[in-house]
Amino acid sequence: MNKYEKIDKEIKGYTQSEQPGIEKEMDPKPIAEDDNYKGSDKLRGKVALITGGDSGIGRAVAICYAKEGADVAIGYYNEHEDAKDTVARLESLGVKAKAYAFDLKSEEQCNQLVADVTSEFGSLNILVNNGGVQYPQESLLDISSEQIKETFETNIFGMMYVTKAALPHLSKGDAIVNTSSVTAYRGSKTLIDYSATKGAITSFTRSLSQNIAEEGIRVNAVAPGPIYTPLIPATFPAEKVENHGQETALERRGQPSEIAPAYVFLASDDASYITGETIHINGGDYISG
Ligand SMILES: NC(=O)C1=CN([C@@H]2O[C@H](COP(=O)(O)OP(=O)(O)OC[C@H]3O[C@@H](n4cnc5c(N)ncnc54)[C@H](O)[C@@H]3O)[C@@H](O)[C@H]2O)C=CC1
Ligand SMILES: CC(=O)C(C)=O
Repeated sequence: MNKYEKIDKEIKGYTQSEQPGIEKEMDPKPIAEDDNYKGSDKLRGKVALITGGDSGIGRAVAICYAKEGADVAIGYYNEHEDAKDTVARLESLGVKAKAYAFDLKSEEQCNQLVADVTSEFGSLNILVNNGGVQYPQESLLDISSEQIKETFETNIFGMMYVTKAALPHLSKGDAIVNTSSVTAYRGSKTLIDYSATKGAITSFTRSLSQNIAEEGIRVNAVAPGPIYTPLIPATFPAEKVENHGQETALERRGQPSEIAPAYVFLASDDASYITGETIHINGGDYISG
């Protein structure tokens, strides 16, 4: 049994009371880092901004980027302890790192985030749009207009605000990576508004990639399947937390460390001829055509 199969069996049903969830309070903790992942300076000299970078998928991406030599700024909502832990790990890898609390729903705060990062780090080369929320509901009739607004404002409006603010700082060779979801492709019975925002993210990725291709800036997405992150116990009932991912072909959930290398690939020159594309990482839950 490998470490991913082992932790999958160890996860029992539990929940957290608030979203965003807290990684520090998860038991067991997600695998944020693969000790076998050795960087090779693929991102040396670059500055990356990762929204939702304090925990889950964003934390794993931040660690891989630091191992590849990038300086890393992370944006997050209010999980200050998780952000502190992530920054400490990034600094221990010898790169510059800083965390910024902000609200994706506020255009002003998204603008301020980018202004603060570029002023502190001096430049920006990689933008990872990864922050997001989900509020599962049994029926469309249970989805309030407030929820629709919250989900769309956080997941897609905020992504567009941050990207708009970042674009003037990006130039030839730079890259944007957006976090979509398998739910955009196969649908989700209980995540109707959420999966609609993830579909919008896919279309945003494709359209923006065409719009800024001439400037030499690539835009791609990663569409994760069921991954063990704070989002899961913070939003799903205990039984779903325990069984998350069992329906995939690999019959287990994924860990953040299994997702992060795709973000390295898409941000690096290894992907210099790839734009507008989505990498699907979902244990075989959905196979793209
Ligand atoms: N965990 C999973 O199974 C999957 C996750 N995803 C996506 O991955 C991305 C990262 O989520 P995870 O790592 O799973 O969970 P997470 O809870 O670690 O990350 C969510 C992040 O969003 C940030 N965030 C939430 N509301 C915000 C707001 N108003 N302003 C600023 N930041 C805000 C939080 O600070 C947090 O860092 C999300 O976009 C999620 O939709 C996609 C498919 C599957
Ligand atoms: C697949 C997906 O988006 C979740 C959160 O499970």
